[in-house]
Amino acid sequence: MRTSIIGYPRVGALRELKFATEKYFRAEISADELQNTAREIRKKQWNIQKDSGVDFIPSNDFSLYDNMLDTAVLFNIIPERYVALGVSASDTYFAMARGYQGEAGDVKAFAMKKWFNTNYHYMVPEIDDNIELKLAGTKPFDEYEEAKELGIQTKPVVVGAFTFLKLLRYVGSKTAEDYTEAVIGAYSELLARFNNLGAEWVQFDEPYLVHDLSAEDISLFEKLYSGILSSKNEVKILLQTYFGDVRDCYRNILALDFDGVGLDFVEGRKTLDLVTENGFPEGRLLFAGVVNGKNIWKNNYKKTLSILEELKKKEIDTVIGTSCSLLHVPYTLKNETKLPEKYTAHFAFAEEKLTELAALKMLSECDWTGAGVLQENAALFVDRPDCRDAEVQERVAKIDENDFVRLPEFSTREAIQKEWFHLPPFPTTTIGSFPQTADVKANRTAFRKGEITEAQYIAFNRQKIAACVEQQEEIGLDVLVHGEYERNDMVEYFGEQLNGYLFTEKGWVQSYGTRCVKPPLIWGDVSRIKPMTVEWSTYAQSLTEKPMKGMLTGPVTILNWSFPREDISLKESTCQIALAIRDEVLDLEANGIGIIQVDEAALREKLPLRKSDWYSEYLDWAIPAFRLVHSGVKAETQIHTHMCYSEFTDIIQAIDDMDADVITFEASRSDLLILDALKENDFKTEVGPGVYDIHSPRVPSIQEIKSALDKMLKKISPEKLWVNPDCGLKTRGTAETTASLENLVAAAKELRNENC
Ligand SMILES: CN1c2c(nc(N)[nH]c2=O)NC[C@@H]1CNc1ccc(C(=O)N[C@@H](CCC(=O)N[C@@H](CCC(=O)N[C@@H](CCC(=O)O)C(=O)O)C(=O)O)C(=O)O)cc1
Ligand SMILES: N[C@@H](CCS)C(=O)O
Ligand SMILES: [Zn+2]
Repeated sequence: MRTSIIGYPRVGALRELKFATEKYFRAEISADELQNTAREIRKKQWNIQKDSGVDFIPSNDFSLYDNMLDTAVLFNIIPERYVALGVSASDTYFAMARGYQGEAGDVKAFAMKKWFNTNYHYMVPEIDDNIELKLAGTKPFDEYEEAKELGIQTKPVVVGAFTFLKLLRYVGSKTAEDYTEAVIGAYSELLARFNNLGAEWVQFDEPYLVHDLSAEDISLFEKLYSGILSSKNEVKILLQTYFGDVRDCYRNILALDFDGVGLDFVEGRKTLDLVTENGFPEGRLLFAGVVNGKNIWKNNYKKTLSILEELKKKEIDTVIGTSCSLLHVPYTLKNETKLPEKYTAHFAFAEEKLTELAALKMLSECDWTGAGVLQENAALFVDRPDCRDAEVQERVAKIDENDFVRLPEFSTREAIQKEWFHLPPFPTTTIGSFPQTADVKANRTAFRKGEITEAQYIAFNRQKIAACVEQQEEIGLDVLVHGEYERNDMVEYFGEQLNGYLFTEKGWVQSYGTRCVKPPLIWGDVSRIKPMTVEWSTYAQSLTEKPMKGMLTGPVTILNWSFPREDISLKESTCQIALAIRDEVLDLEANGIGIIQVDEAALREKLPLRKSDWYSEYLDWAIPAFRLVHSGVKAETQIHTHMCYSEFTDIIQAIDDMDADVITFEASRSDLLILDALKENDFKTEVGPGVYDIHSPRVPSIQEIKSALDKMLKKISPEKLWVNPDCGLKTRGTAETTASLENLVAAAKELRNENC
């Protein structure tokens, strides 16, 4: 059996690409210098894969910002507003990614969305009627040749035609159907070019196929690939799926002339059944995704080999692979100097997964049952040290139905809180974090390295908090925040303070563009050691008469942005985390914090891709977990929650059932579509749809914000509307933050003058 990788991480093991790109943004290096760094990263990781013996090594999995954006540029999807800037090709590319505000003009970025059920975000390309969809770029060919010059034959990876068309945003009158011929033409030309270059395989990524598909979807898929495959040359085509199984279209896939089909045996609950019950055609390769590309636990060889055995029995020509791109896991354990062996022995990051593929390949070729490497691996799954805590398990077992219900019910609380807080109409607030400027990060780094004392570390953060409170008062915001200066990340920060967690030094995973996160690892049962945020929040509250929001991350988000355990259910882990956060909520309340925001930024992210699983597999425990966190507070205490993405139109009732008092969410990049759903569903929770996009350095004008608010008022009753940015301000600079918030407050005042 041979081995294959779907895609590799790309920011660099030490985030070299991130640092180079940000230097380019600051005009500290040229486009050529940025490309040099990119080339070095590609070279290094192609060689790592080659040296590990991977048979199918991907190319064009690399990106300076995002693969969907690359695919848009490849196919000439560059809206006129970006072309009109008249800037260089790379600045046009980054204008689409981040927006542009400067001498050449002022344009917003493409929307950004979660890549299926991951914490990676892709750019949503916009196509309008004037755009001619055609093969226009050369990136996949250039990178293929670059690898070839290094002596490495790669398998170029391109977002597949179906997934690409499904994820585009159509802003003109045309729909996906109208582009089928053009897409077939463009992909056929792409294949012809690869054929001429000597490529043996091309991988088309089609994760969209793991959704529930309609008859129209399937017919679009068939139409696209009948067309593309009809122009096939010698280059072989791999249809690669991931993030689930393809139960709605397995037979349709097999009926088409693909040379290889990639299926996910980790997240695809029905994959094995689909293959064993329906068979797999002779003469084609099955790329079996058996090594988890999303989590960091070592592969259980015995389990995997038994799947491979079943495929062998059916005489299926199998390639052993990862379940999805390794983009979602850190680079390597080699850079972890602090984690003891007793823990690391259980983990495999991207590079270690290459070793796993090699071991599985070796084992699958021999009588594996007696192999030493197998015994060693099996021992890891017998028991793990330090992971069980009887007290935590007992507390979880004692939770009863009443613990999920907050009383009095919403409308009574709403009236009590209006009386209690006396906030003006359309209250203004922010989402929590203020700019994580270089001095803030340097303070944290110095403390971590032992260069300053704890007292110095705290004193610095207190100064920042005081300045932040003063700034918010000057700007005239109504509900203040302390700025989150003490947090490296909204999840890692809590992970570091909870029993049951481990963390890495360099376990970076790309979240979007140049932004990375370092997901903590849930090793064992989780509990709170001591209050985690109370001192920061009470200090901030002591500086102002205005309400200071306590700021916590919710249990579902903590779970979703950590690497979860696989030995207990996600539900059980979440319950443990919920109890820890509940304790923190009650401590904040007891210490005079009257408004507490519990961020559930990632709640939508792990909603199962198939509708039939939404409640049974997820919402039935995720929503109660949030309720468990806040059900113990008094009527006067106002509970806020925040979600980064507004794609919850379809689960709007579940969101309302979280029973928060106020929810703030991203809306500005998605044309406020969510507003209709709020109105139609008679959403009870007070809402603050974000009035400007914080992912871009643009400063929104008062008029722009006011017009967003006017639109909101058409759908949301005035007594329920809050005014706030999209998300936290940690990635922004100080000057643009002040200017944007001043405009936000000015727009809210105009709204009050006109409506009250
Ligand atoms: C809200 N979002 C979040 C998501 N997931 C999370 N886990 N957290 C989130 O907040 N998903 C959806 C969105 C994604 N949005 C973002 C936004 C911004 C970032 C981001 O800015 N990430 C930072 C890294 C943040 C961090 O952990 N910083 C640490 C470490 C700082 C550092 O780089 N230290 C250096 C040493 C420096 C020195 O001076 O010596 C090092 O460790 O090498 C900290 O501040 O302490 C980023 O830079 O990408 C992410 C997601
Ligand atoms: N409170 C967090 C939420 C981000 S989703 C912040 O402001 O950064
Ligand atoms: Zn957010």
